[in-house]
Amino acid sequence: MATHSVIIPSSSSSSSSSALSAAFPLRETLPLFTARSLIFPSKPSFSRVRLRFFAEKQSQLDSSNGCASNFASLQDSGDHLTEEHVTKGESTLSITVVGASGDLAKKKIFPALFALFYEGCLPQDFSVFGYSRTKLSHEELRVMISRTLTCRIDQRENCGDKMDQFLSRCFYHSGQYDSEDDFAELNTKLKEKEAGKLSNRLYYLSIPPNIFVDVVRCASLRASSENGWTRVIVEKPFGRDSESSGELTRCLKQYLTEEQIFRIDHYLGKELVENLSVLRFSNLVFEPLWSRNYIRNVQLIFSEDFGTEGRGGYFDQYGIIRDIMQNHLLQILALFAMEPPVSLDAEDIRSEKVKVLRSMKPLLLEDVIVGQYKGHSKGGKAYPGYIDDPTVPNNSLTPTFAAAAMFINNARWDGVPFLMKAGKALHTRGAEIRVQFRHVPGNLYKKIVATDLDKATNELVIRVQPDEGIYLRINNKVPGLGMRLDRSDLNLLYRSRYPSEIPDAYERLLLDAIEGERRLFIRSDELNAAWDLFTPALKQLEEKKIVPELYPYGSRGPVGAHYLASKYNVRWGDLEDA
Ligand SMILES: NC(=O)C1=CN([C@@H]2O[C@H](COP(=O)(O)OP(=O)(O)OC[C@H]3O[C@@H](n4cnc5c(N)ncnc54)[C@H](OP(=O)(O)O)[C@@H]3O)[C@@H](O)[C@H]2O)C=CC1
Ligand SMILES: O=C1O[C@H](COP(=O)(O)O)[C@@H](O)[C@H](O)[C@H]1O
Repeated sequence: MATHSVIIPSSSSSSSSSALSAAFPLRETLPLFTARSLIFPSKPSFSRVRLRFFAEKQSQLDSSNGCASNFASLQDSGDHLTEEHVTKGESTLSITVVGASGDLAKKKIFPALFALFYEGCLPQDFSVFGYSRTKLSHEELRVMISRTLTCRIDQRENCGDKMDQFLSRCFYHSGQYDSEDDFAELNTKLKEKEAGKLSNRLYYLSIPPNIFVDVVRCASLRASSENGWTRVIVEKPFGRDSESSGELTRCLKQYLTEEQIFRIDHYLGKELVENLSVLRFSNLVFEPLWSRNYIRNVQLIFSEDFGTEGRGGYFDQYGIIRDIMQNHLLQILALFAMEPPVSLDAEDIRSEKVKVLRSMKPLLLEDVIVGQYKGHSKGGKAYPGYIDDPTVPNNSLTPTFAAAAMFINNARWDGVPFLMKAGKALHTRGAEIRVQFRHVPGNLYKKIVATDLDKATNELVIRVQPDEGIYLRINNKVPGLGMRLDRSDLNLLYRSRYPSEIPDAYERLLLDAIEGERRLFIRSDELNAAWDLFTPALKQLEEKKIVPELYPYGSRGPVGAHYLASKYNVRWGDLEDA
């Protein structure tokens, strides 16, 4: 923990800035967000262990999903928020959801906050503010939120009471996103709730990206904490190519330090994605196989059985490559392929991920195919095409499906195709990682049972969703007096093995942001490396006006995906599950 002895007066932002300028002369003027982070640079402010202790005292709830941390990096806080503060309840946490009237806030963020409260994972003294332009009273916000709150299936006791308690901590402030005055008013309201205690503030930017910088500017100048930390969770998309992403980062960094920015990729908060490193690095049987010597190809597959319904306006500016591949699938790839990190510390993990991304070959136009869904009727029901969405231009060439082949130019993965496939309005919803192993040399069984083990290779499948599970496809003798082989699965089905409900990704990520744990958030160099891989192909697709292959709503997507796979002698693994 770096310790700085600079004391910054808590009452005025301008005096804070000048004290800080003196201490850090390289930066002439530092807004308050920046000032706080430099003083208390990067350590989590309180550990899950402490939070849990504190929360248990508060609620007497047994937290079966476990807020206690597994990570050494979370074990000590060492910064300004002492254990004494926490246990005496002298600190407060204010969470402001900017864009509170929106889809993501209603669907994911408020429910995740409630789940954390229900599980006893929030500090005793917290409040939640919704901020957006829509005029709402506190009560109207509460009614809106209450419609989407649910209780854990396995812990329904006191659910109604807990909801009431949670809702009574929720408040609303209506304001413009570019108005410093409106944020100053928010600041006054936050201060009222904070009642002079040490206050930590978390902003969640659940808004379209074109207003990120306005909000950060206004919140930074007028509504950051004066005596605790201020952090900002930024939703994707972080730009639409290398240039715009770089520009966004530059703008945000006028007001925030890197330590204050929590770029969320909610796939990193999914249980099975979290488990990837555990699977690899804590099981002797996997890590030795984890290379070009044994792995023939890796497939990262995302599919949704619904279209862009309601989000066509956003989606048409981005398309599936930017929406899913450049972030969710690439993040999984990086975790899958990285070298063992020195420790589980956020920076060690993120540095390994960056190394993988920087070892990759930028996607080539000839290694990507694109598709777009068209209207389709099935069972008397008509499903709309992408361009039937009134917010999408009739001549849109935006891909709603893409398949891509990518390569990592390092010693471990040289020549191994990493195939990605992502699409909307397909026949099913799912996300999975498929690892296809090489064939068994010598094929002892070919002569006697005519089993072609070159085709029946082992496959490890990590099913991220739905119905989380991990299975290993093996060749096995069919029981009986004869000798016949078939392919069977060694199957770890989560719902059978772990009866507790799996927390939503947003719960994990919100808790991490509250605790200052950055492991599952994207660092700016990671983001740059990710965009550098996709920007050239994205530009060519747009400049050359490549026409996407149409596929019917509810189908398996364009056949082009199969040609792309066969170019690398690969068969998509999900076809076999059909
Ligand atoms: N929805 C989802 O499933 C996901 C969303 N995201 C990202 O999260 C963020 C929020 O998503 P979502 O809730 O769907 O977004 P919305 O389009 O619902 O926007 C959120 C709120 O922002 C305000 N807003 C919308 N458009 C504008 C505009 N042009 N100018 C100013 N304010 C505007 C509206 O509030 P008001 O009018 O009251 O001010 C709206 O309620 C986006 O960056 C999105 O890309 C990421 C992953 C999934
Ligand atoms: O980021 C996004 O993710 C969702 C899919 O998330 P999931 O957790 O439901 O799998 C996707 O629908 C959306 O287009 C995209 O922006």
